[in-house]
Amino acid sequence: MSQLSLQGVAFRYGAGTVLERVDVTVAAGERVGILGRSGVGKSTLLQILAGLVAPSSGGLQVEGAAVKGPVPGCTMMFQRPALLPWASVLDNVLLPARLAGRLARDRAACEREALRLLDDLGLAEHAQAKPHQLSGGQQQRTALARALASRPRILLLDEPFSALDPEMRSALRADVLRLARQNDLTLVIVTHDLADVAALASRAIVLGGRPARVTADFRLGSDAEADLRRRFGAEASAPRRAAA
Ligand SMILES: Nc1ncnc2c1ncn2[C@@H]1O[C@H](COP(=O)(O)OP(=O)(O)OP(=O)(O)O)[C@@H](O)[C@H]1O
Repeated sequence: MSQLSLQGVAFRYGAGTVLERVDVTVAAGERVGILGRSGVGKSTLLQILAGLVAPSSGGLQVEGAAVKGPVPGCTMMFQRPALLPWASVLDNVLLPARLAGRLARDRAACEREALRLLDDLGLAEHAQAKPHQLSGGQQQRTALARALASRPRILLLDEPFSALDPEMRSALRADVLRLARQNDLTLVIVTHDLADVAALASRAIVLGGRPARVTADFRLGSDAEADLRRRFGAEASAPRRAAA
């Protein structure tokens, strides 16, 4: 059974139709990349998959049941880390436990879990630092630790590496892949970078047209990056052109 499923989804911002007749299914534990030109509707689709935005028509099902509102067990990570600037790195990572009421019940266990996550992401020595004292990559790692601290089953990523330099980008990609595998997460990433999809996903979905629909949906093999570059050309952002 599909873990996430959109059937016949359309989405309009006012008079403009962004998505039309979009069908997407994602199985539990699957890792999917969503590609398409800038402005095609990738972020909108991701927010519909998260249940944060309601489709104008069509529906979202989670494990076969219709869901309206935020998908339980689903967390998102964005291009900017959106950390609380006044809180320490540790307190930022404790935020999901605080919101879920777990921190008030067992602070010591929550801190152990948060510190383990920070340690796993090479941030243990920065636990008491404020976000502005960290590099961009460390801030994004903190956002990843915070996302995982909510104990998700589904992790949705919206251009999570695009503000990072190439070295940090590939290091963080490796961390996301390792932690997604370790925690058996379902992962959906929206990106312009074919290398992100090649590194993280076993399947690619391409949005194209106006209003956008799914124009391609295919499995990625062992040489995923070469496959994607064959389909979309040499430039990393080629889907902007190929799926227009
Ligand atoms: N709040 C809004 N009101 C009106 N139109 C919007 C709004 N948000 C997004 N749009 C429009 O909806 C379309 C899809 O936006 P979306 O952010 O989903 O695209 P995207 O594929 O993620 O783009 P990018 O790759 O540039 O981030 C765009 O044409 C955008 O201009």
